[in-house]
Formats: sequence, C-alpha cells, structure tokens
Amino acid sequence: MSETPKTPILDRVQLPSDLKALTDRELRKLAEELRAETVSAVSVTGGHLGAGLGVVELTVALHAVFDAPRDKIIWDVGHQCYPHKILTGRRDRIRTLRTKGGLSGFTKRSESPYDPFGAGHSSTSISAAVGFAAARELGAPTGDAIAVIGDGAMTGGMAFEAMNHAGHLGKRLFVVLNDNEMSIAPPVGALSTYLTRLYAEGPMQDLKAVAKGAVSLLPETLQEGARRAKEMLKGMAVGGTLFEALGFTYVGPVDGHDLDALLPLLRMLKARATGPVLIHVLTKKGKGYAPAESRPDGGHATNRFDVATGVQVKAPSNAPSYTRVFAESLVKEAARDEKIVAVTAAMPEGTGLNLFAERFPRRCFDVGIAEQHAVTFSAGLAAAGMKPFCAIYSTFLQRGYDQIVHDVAVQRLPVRFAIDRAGLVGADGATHAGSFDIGFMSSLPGMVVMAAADEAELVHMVATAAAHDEGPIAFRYPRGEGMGVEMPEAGVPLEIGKGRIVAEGARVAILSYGTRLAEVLKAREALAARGLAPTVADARFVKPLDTDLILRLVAEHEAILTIEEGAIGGFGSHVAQFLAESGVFDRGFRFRSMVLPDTFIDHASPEDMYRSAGMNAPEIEAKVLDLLGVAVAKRA
Ligand SMILES: Cc1ncc(C[n+]2csc(CCOP(=O)(O)OP(=O)(O)O)c2C)c(N)n1
Ligand SMILES: CC(=O)[C@@H](O)[C@H](O)COP(=O)(O)O
Ligand SMILES: [Mg+2]
Repeated sequence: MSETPKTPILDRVQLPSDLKALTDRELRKLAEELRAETVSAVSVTGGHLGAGLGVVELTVALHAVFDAPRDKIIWDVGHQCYPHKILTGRRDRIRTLRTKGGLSGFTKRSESPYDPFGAGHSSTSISAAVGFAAARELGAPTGDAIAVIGDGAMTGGMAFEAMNHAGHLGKRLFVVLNDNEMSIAPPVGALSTYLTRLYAEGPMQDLKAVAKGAVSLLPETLQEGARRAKEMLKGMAVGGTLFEALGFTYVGPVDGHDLDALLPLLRMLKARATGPVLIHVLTKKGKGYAPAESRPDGGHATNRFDVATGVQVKAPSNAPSYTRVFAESLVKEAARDEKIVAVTAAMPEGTGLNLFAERFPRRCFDVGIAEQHAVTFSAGLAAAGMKPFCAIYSTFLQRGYDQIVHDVAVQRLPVRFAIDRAGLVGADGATHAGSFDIGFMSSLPGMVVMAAADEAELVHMVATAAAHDEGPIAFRYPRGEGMGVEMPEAGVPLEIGKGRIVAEGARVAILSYGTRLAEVLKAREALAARGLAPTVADARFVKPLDTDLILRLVAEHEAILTIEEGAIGGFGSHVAQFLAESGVFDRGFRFRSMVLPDTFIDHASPEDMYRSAGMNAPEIEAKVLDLLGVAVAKRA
C-alpha cells in the first residue's frame, strides 16, 4: 500500500522561508520529493490528486520566489493545494486530509496564515487577489497578490469580471493561468481553443530565453516598468491579445514543470512588474504519477489507492447512486419526449449527464464552469418550448440564484432543476454542503420544490418534472448510494403538492422531507420498542405544501416533528408558518423541527456530519421522547 517516500530535502523544509536556503538544483529535487509525498498522502486519505500533481513545480517556484505569508498566493478552487499545504507547515497532518478533525481539502483561512483566502468553488481567486492588491495600495500590510487559476476555472464569468477590473485598476498583480487543457471533463469553448492557439503559435523555448535573461524579448511593459498603456497591445511575439486587451501584460506560455524556466521567470517578474501580469503556464494534470496521468480526467479525484498499482479502494454497495438513478430515469423520459434536453455546468460525470450525452449528444449541453449562464440558458431553452433539465449540485446552484429568480421564476418558465449533492456531502466539507437550496428555492413564488426520500421516489420525481409544463420545478437528492429499495419499472408523475403516509402510529407524527426518512424509520423502530411508535409521513413537496396532510396529522396527534437535510428557513419553517397561521399553536399544539445547525459543518464522513448536526436516528428518537415529555437517561 502506501510507503512513506524518502524525502531528505523536503525534511529540511518546515516553512516556505526554508526554500530560500536551497539551490535551484535542490529545489528541483524538492519538487520530486514533494510529488512523491503528495501521492503517498492522497493514497491514504483519497481526495483531489491530479490537480495538485500538476502544480508541484509551480508550488515550489512560487514559494521559492515570493514571500508568503506576506505575499498572498491564492489557489483557485483550492483542490490543487495539497503540495502547498505540505510546504507551509502542515506536512505533519497531511495524512488527515478531508477526514474528521483533519486538514481541509481546500485552502482555508482558519487553518493557516499561508491560506490567505479560502476556496472550494471556482473562479474566485482573481477577484480576491485584486482585493488584496487594492488594499495594499491603500496601505494594508500585504505584499504581492498572486492568483493561480486553472484553464477550467478561467471560463467562469467571475474570472473575467475580475480581470476586467484588475486591468482597469492597473495595479501590480500576478495571475498564473495554469493551463492543463482540462477541467474535470474536457474544457468547453472558445477560451480553451484560444489558449491552445497561444501555445501552438508560441513555442515554449522562446520564453526560456527570456527566463535566462534575454530581456529584449520581454513585453516592453516589463522592460521599462511604468510605460505600459500603449505597449500593452503589442505583447510578446506569441500574442495573448485577449488578456492584453483586458489590461494585462501577457507572459507565456511557459513549461510549468520546468523549474529552470519557472524560477528565473518569476524572479524577473517579481523584480520588474508594475501592473497586472498574466503568466500562462502549461502543465499536465496528474503529472509524474502514471495511474493519474493515464486517466481521462488526469486523476482529478480518487478514493484511497495502492501507490504501486493505482488501484482504488471502493466501498462495496449494492444500491445504485442517486446520480445514476437520476440520469437513467432522465434518459428514459427523453426517449419518449424529444423536447427534453439536459444542461450541466462542467460536471457531466458528477451529474450523470455523461450518460444522457452518450444517448442524445445533440440534446446535452456542457456550458463549462458557468452556473449563472447554465440557468439562463435553460430559461432560454424553456422559452423556446424545450424541456430543459438543468442539473447542478446544490452548492454550485447558489451561484445562479439571481438567474433562478429573475430569468426563470419571474417569467414562470418551466425549467426543471435537478439538484444533486443535496445535504451534507462529507469530505468536501462546508464549501460543498448542499444546505441552502430548500430555503432559497421554496421562497420563490410559483416554484414547485420536491425532495426524494429514496431512489424510487427520485424516479417518480424525474417523471413529475418531465410532465410539469406550468412553471419551474426542482427536486433534490443527495450524494452517494440510494437505500437499496425496490425500483419501479417506470416513473409515474406525482400529484403536485401531495405527500404520503409511510407508517401509521400515534401521539407524535414525524413529517420528513428528503432522505432522512431512513433515519426516521430507524428511530421509529427504537420508539416502537418502547410502545411509542410515531406516525411517519414523507412530505415529498415543500412547495406547494400538503396542508391537508398537515391538518390531518394535527387532528390525529399531540405533536408534529419535521426533519430535513437543510438549513433553517426551509421545510420546517414553511410548516411552522402554516401551523401558526392556522391557529393550532393558540390551542397549545406542539411542534418541533430538526434542521441543520446554524453553523458551517467541517468535513467528515456524511454520517459523522449528520451526527454532529444531531440528525441521526438516536437524536431523532431523543427529540420525540423530549416532545412527549419522556425523561431518558443521557447517553454516555
Ligand atoms: C462554481 C463551481 N463549479 C464547479 C466546480 C467543480 N469543479 C471543481 S474543480 C473543477 C475543474 C477545474 O478545472 P481547472 O480550473 O482547469 O483546474 P484543474 O483541475 O484542471 O487543475 C470543477 C468544474 C466548482 N468547484 N465550483
Ligand atoms: C473540487 C470540486 O469542486 C469537485 O471536484 C468536487 O469535489 C466534486 O465533488 P463530487 O465528488 O461530489 O463529485
Ligand atoms: Mg485545468
């Protein structure tokens, strides 16, 4: 399995300042050791591998040349930051990555002063770097701001908004464009083609000459310091005019695995740059570890694995993933209805839409890392009479919220939102938790909002969404495997706004929204052993709310408990609002709701995260007992 590699040079590095004492030869050796240490660590924990391996030399070069933490190195997304963590005082904890109580898989301000800006979502680094640069100009005690952004993340709209602003401000700032010709899937669109052209036309050797001191080859802005305005458009022999038009001096392309090129180039730029500079670096995702390099996604993310073979450890499961159930159901619906089309924002495999694309290539659209556009694009498709399924993780859909409100809901356009990764997702932690969609979707007039309690329910919800042409509709489902329930032959559209009774009981009714239902049923078993079996209902819809069902539960029980995998302001709040308005509280009816706590929950297994949220079966049982006024001895 994982052998700890021999790392004599790396062993001498506690902090980036230690790199200053190393010769360039030693830095090259350090990069080799850092790569081996990264592979070894990820083999133990699993996590994002390919992106980190691709920036090993870049990480060494940036820390050797710049002076973190005074200089701010800002990693976009943050999934490539494991080598950076190893060099910045966290090597002793690197084999705790993404585990409970361990290091985060992304950059995180609370973890280290060497993480000046937290991440997880893409395309934010340049905006943050511009903020640091502007603060520096106003006297903040901060050095250089360096954003490292991938070619995939560069397609996100925010990156261009930031470039536009940075060019306008004209302050010294470095953007390292880490171009590995890869997002998670192949990158989308003209930017990718443009970048390919840049390096096809400008061989890397030219830049090596610059790096070795041939200053006359530099863009004039770098030769003469402040005189940049007119020269900007000339650039180097190779061009880069898009970036130059945005106000950046373009330098590149440079081989990002060649420290002989990177080190002198960065040193020269550090000495000479006066305005914004874009350094175009070419790398290979997964570099230096054959099993990662040979994967189509460059080893983007992995389970724990055997270093020698690259073979991953997989948890055995008989149940299909929710993602797969969604995708297969959608393919079936689409086979019956040619108006159904599918939209993903750079996550074809993650959302399962790769299956849809295989079957209906012309009807599947990967728009790149562009959630805002994905939503409005879907609205356009719907306005033209198509039936778009816009499949986006809950956490990334947050970025498209104004578009959901303004372009979809206000116009009552029948966009179908398939909200994957709903609820707590585990190792990716707080940045990726799908905590808020119940609240932000259900507050919108005219939006139908559902949550699947298991994979069979998901099949019916896909059918419901396909059949619903009256306005927008959304359904959520979690990451990972389903419950292993019996699957229906085909999806049957649900009656809009109607829930179902799952188990009859007495005194307390638990009204569940989503996949906590399984934990609720476990809690019910434990309560039944005490002679206190509650009624269990699956609400299916938060909007419209099944008020008939709720009133029936009120009439037949002493109390109602709601539960959902979402933050305050979601399903429980809707039920509470309805109950308050209906006047039942005035008569002393008891109500409780279980929601995610008002805090960001750190990475751990989903089970652990739900335990710390107090939402597993034992906590549900305790809540019911409390509601019934049954005193129980506290668990140890
Ligand atoms: C807003 C947002 N959408 C989607 C993702 C999922 N995601 C994480 S990394 C990634 C690909 C990034 O590609 P690139 O920037 O080129 O970095 P690389 O992995 O190639 O180093 C995507 C789509 C995300 N983190 N944030
Ligand atoms: C870094 C990032 O945002 C993605 O790689 C994310 O980690 C994918 O999550 P899933 O593993 O749930 O697809
Ligand atoms: Mg990339």
